[in-house]
Amino acid sequence: MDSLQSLQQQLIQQMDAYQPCKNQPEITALTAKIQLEQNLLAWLKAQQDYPQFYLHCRADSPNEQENHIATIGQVRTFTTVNHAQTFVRRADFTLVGGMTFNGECDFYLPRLLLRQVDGELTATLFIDSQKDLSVEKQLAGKCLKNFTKSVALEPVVQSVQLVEKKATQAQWCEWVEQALLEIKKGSFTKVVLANESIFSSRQPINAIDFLAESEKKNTGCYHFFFAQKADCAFIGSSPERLYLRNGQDLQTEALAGTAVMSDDEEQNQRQGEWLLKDEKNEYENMLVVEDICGNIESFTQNIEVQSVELKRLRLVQHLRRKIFAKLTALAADEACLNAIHPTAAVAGLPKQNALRFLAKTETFERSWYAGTLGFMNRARAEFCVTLRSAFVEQNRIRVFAGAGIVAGSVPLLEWQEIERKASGLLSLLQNSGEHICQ
Ligand SMILES: C=C(O[C@H]1C=CC=C(C(=O)O)[C@@H]1O)C(=O)O
Ligand SMILES: [Mg+2]
Repeated sequence: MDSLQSLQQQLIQQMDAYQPCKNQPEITALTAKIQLEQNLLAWLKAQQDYPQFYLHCRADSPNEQENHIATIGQVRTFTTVNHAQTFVRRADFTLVGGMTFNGECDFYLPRLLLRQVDGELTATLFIDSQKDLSVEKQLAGKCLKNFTKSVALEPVVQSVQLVEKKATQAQWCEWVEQALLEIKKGSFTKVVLANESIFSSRQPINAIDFLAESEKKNTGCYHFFFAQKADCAFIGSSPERLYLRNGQDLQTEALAGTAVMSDDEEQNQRQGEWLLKDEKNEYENMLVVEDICGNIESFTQNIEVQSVELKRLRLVQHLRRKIFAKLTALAADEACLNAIHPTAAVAGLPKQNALRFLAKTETFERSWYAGTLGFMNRARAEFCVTLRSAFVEQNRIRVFAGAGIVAGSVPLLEWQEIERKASGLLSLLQNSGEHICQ
């Protein structure tokens, strides 16, 4: 019978039989495959090695395959996209990781990578042939120790109390007024301001259970989990694709402009129709189109911007324009990541002026919020924009949300927008209503 045990055995056999030969490639990949539908979050919950990474890619249509990856451990790390891409071109293995909002890179070749596609589970164990073989085998063996284990995912029952919002409603309104003043002066046409809200809970919150809950409720999203160590995880469920590269085919998108979604289908329809016609939201979205197209122009051909559509989520709906292009022969992920991230859906336009304004206005570090996480190999790369995200740090959770400010933005409405975006995650926890301090 196909099971995690048989997959583990296949990997152990390959590892035992492995002997480096002459002209050994720098990395050896041991791979085994079985027919098994395994929940990778439940598997990850039982693993002890770090870093841990999980990505459940967004499927846009029923004929697109659901694609989940989970990784543990680390064999090689890359702190620039250039180094990551050079490695992928040379060795053709899958790197995971991404870039923070400010562009700090953290890409790596994991020790163990699990991929679940369409009922098939593939495990790949990486051995660094340039390092001491017995040490490598020992490290690989350690990663395989809990391989057959998984821990049941449980509902998150903790209630949380608000500790602090980095901008109170009044401060937020001031930030937006300042942004509108800069827009009037011509410093930029758009800036995406954000807020960080800190909550505490009596018992530690299990970040994997929390993400599993979000995966169930916040459908139509990318779901991600990234933890360097046991007591701090970055998680989220984001509707936004940074880009997908299939060979030389590039798919990206402008996702910006927001209205309310609720349980009332008639209201959702009305909100959707309003959103499609609203000038401010249309402008907010078109500036992202302008930004992305301008940034990819020099290394792509045949840029095609699709007509506007609605991307419906559980609590909000957005305007979206998908963008397709063909990469010129040489261009790959280094060009895409550096040119596209951060888009005007999370930073602003012109980018540098907007970034300067954010650096002097926001009173918190965005870190991985509004950054990008994903994977890349020679054939394919996929990255999401890490929105609707939070750091889960035992008894503390820090949630982030932002909104695009353009001419016509109303501070209080933008406040309602960010609060609603943050509630995509927060509504999964019970709010005790207690407010510790502010
Ligand atoms: C910056 C965020 O959302 C972006 C993505 C979609 C809609 C947006 C908006 O309408 O403002 C934002 O540009 C966030 O969720 O933190
Ligand atoms: Mg908006």
